[in-house]
Amino acid sequence: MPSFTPKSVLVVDFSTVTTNPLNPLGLSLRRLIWQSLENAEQDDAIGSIILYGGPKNFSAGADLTEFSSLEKHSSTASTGFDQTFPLIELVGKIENFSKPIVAAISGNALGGGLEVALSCHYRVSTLNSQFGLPEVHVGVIPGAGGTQRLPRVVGVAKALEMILTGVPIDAKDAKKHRLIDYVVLSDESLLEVAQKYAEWAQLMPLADRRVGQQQIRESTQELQTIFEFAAKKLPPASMGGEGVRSALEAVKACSRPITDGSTVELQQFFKTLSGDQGKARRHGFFAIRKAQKPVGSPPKNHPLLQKDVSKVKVAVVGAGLMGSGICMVLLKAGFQVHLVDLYKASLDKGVAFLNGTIQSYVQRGKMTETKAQTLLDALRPSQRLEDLSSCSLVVEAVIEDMKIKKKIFVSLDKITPPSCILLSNTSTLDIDEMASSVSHSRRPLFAGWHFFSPAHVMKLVEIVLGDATSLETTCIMQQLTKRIGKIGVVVGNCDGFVGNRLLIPYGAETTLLLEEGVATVPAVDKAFLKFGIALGPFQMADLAGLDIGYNIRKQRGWVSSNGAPAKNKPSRYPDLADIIVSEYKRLGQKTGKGWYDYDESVGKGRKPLTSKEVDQLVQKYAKKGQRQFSEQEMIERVLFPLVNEGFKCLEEGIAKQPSDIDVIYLHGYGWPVYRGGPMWWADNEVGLMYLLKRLEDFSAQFPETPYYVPSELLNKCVTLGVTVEDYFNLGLFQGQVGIRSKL
Ligand SMILES: NC(=O)c1ccc[n+]([C@@H]2O[C@H](COP(=O)([O-])OP(=O)(O)OC[C@H]3O[C@@H](n4cnc5c(N)ncnc54)[C@H](O)[C@@H]3O)[C@@H](O)[C@H]2O)c1
Repeated sequence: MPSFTPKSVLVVDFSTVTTNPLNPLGLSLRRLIWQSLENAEQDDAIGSIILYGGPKNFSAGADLTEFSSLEKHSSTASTGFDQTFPLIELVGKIENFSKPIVAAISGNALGGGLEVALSCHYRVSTLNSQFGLPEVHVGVIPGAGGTQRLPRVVGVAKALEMILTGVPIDAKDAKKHRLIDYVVLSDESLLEVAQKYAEWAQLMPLADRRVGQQQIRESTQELQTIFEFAAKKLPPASMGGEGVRSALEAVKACSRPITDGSTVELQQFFKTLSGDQGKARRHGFFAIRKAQKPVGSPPKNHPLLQKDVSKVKVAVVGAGLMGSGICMVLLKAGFQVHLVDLYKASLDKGVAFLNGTIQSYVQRGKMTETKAQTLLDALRPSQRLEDLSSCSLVVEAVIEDMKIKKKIFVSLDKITPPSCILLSNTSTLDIDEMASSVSHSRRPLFAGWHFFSPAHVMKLVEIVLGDATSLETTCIMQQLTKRIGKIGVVVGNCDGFVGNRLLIPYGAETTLLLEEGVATVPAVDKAFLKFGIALGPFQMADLAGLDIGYNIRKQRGWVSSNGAPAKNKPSRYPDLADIIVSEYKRLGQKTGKGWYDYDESVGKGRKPLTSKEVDQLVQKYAKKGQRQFSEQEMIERVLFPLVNEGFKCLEEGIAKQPSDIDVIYLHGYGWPVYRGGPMWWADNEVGLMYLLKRLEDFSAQFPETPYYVPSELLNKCVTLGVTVEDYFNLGLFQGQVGIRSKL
């Protein structure tokens, strides 16, 4: 057999042109690949090429910051667009290149990154790599052949699953579906394996390896079944389905020649790029980055921010619903966690929850046995605050009672080291009043850390700054919140902070709809579900527990308590919400009855069933002059004051910027992502002029209801004819108030 001496292999290393470890496919990276290919074409000594993104990522996709300039070119969709070295042309150049190209993938190959890999002739990867087309999450669809090449490689059904859910697959799955030719073994080097492939490929025919020139495997009949099935599962276009429906249309074109299919894909890409839902989704994506932007640099080598925190002690006081969830999060982040509860039964319940949750991670393959044991070893249950003497951080999560909380902080002030950060998970109570229970020198280390239920699942955390909270503590908490995998939004101190403060009119008005309108509980929920809110307001209240809101109203002095009159009760007030708790003991799903009935035999006791008793109560407490409300009126009466309260939070410096409020509602309250958050919705769907007019109408109708009085900021935006987002972006907001004066 004649011996073969391979020509040299050119390695194109993405990390040479980008400092971003995600290797976004911005201009510099596209140019690098493009020009490397041009040079390799000319150089006869080069026989094949490896595209390599470094050890951390191949490429996590397009550079989203370029999208706004792409939007301007949406009209050129049919002819391509004016972008330098456009990705769609780059992938064609790679696929049709005269010499073999191997993608050497370590880490993420997502979006445009996977589209580049799919156009290569061979793909090898490490075991820890992820492959996906997550574009629907940022309001677009793949636009560089992903919807055409992926079905040809993994089959149409699998490709649809990946494209419509946007969920990536791991290397094992990718190998199983032939997306990857080879997964390197633990003792192999990715680049050495890629080198062998690249040399061997010099001998092999290239035509067979050009994915775009291959046929899809499914018959016409099979395709029809797959597409019909997929279409049935998608949400309607009006309920957030625009992006996935466009993606489906693009995939449907995959049985056509690649150039035709890619044209359909590009048209659908631009449709989603310029569509309202796509813009709202991208706003939500960038809003998280804006919210998480560090307000400064945390001190170097702070124990909480060390790489290895396995020796760092932290604590949670209160092992109830929230405390045990927060404990889970801190254990997963690698800390040693003391879990303290005054009552043995509550402590045992919290520990049982942690055991059960950790075991379920193991059973679902999300955690190894060894890791699970490490977590359990790091858990220190206790009934004594004295055990917290060497903690770097303590989160208080006991019942919502100021007196009890203050008492705990008085003790913690004495027990914990002077550098220990003290936090409260209170939902509504005054952080400054709580901070007043610790010595002056400790107050800069005091803040709120408001998780959402269930704390180990929900992504959002409000970082609540008191008057004395220092910038250093804020920086530490921002970084720590990110490290534990949560989205931290810095907010100011007031009743309910941002999230629960905006919920005050929401809770009151939904119940008042029952008393003032001819509406049933399911009818009100239906209006909000149609709007796109994840759970109807009454379903959500039942899930959280009606006693929680009731106790908060008691703390506010809205409900008479222990014989004391309800001194602060607003004159227009939904009594029914208190009555069903105090008189009818309907506490929500946990007691089998709340605004709905629940029956163990139906949906494991979680399915809301219309309640005759509640229907009768609604009739009994109906106010005079009841009338029918349209669904639109329901939405306006409830959500317009919620947005108005958002404006007031901005005005008072409780929220730093409008997009922070959107992040809070998107990730803490089930606001529909395709409506971008309440402030985005007001700016872009409702229109501020209409919002102002309707608030004025409601305010005239209900002069005793302060949350309908339009905020000054809203008035200013309408007078200037700008959105509230622009008002802040243009620097028109000058008030150095609240947290804005500190950050
Ligand atoms: N439940 C929610 O949805 C939610 C969401 C966000 C924040 N929060 C806030 O979190 C806190 C806890 O709420 P929860 O729902 O977990 O309540 P919970 O009743 O489930 O748990 C409270 C725990 O505190 C313990 N406790 C009471 N007094 C104590 C003391 N002196 N020392 C130590 N432990 C004591 C109780 O035994 C109980 O285990 C409250 O401030 C609440 O407002 C609740």
